[in-house]
Amino acid sequence: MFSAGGSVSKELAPEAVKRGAIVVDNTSAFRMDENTPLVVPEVNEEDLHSHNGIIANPNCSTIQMVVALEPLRKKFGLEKIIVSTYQAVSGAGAAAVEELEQQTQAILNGEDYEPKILPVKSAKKHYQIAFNAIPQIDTFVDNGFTFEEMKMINETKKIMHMPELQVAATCVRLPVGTGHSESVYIEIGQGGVSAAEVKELLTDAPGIVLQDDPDQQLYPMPAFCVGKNDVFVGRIRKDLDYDKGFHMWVVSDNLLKGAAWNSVQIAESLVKTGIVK
Ligand SMILES: NC(=O)C1=CN([C@@H]2O[C@H](COP(=O)(O)OP(=O)(O)OC[C@H]3O[C@@H](n4cnc5c(N)ncnc54)[C@H](OP(=O)(O)O)[C@@H]3O)[C@@H](O)[C@H]2O)C=CC1
Ligand SMILES: N[C@@H](CC(=O)OP(=O)(O)O)C(=O)O
Repeated sequence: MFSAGGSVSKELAPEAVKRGAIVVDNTSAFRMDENTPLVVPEVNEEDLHSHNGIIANPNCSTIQMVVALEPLRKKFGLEKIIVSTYQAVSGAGAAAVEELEQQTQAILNGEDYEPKILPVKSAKKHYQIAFNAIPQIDTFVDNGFTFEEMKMINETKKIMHMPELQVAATCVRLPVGTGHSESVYIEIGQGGVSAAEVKELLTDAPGIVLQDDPDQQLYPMPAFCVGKNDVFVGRIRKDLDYDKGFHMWVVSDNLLKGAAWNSVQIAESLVKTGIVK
């Protein structure tokens, strides 16, 4: 299992395969390689059978979204996704967590603290994350989207085997330690479906915990998802204008289901399916 950054994986994962290992890679190095399966076991476990030594673990924001949407895709079809993320600093590594903590203390003490890590360590400019929201995760690409946004777009299509799926993403970093949140708008392939039907479908879906009761103010929040493996879904509403449109709020521990736990699940699936004996 590799999780030390893309450049380390690019150099060393093929070498491990050459020496007989099967690699589960948590980085973005091989995700869009056409010979490398990109797997979320609740969605496309069967893709493991086509592996060539490396199995890629998807982007954290992508994983929790596809887990939440797969039951809907299966039952009603899926035509469009528009997602806005509210991502925790731990997605940017231990140094970013430290930056948030030290910066918050410094600001509360009325002291100066020079930002050095976020939004991206290698970037020309760095911004305060404490008491702020930064609409940049990873670097920008030529079309105005960031890499994080393009990962959500491209990886979702690959995992769901839907190159035609319309996906747009806006990824934002918040001063939250761990737990990514997402506001997801979808258009399903079928009209006449109620929010109650969507909730019922998600109640027993694999990997999902439904937390949706406005009367009880029950909805997912990152502070309460930390340390849990599931994807938490709530605030499910039917769009007021478009019959096939639905809104939902999806939260998960980005270090567990978004990274480590999904990698472990892939390894367990390799054994369960008999690919590794
Ligand atoms: N699926 C996903 O969405 C996610 C993927 N990731 C991937 O995981 C990588 C690591 O993320 P994260 O743990 O948050 O980052 P951190 O910066 O917090 O930690 C990086 C770790 O990698 C270790 N490391 C670096 N180079 C090597 C090497 N050559 N051999 C062995 N260990 C090495 C470091 O060890 P030391 O401290 O000793 O230098 C450190 O423990 C990311 O770069 C990303 O590619 C991360 C988060 C989510
Ligand atoms: N980019 C994610 C974490 C990450 O490392 O993603 P990826 O594995 O796609 O580079 C975040 O900052 O929250």
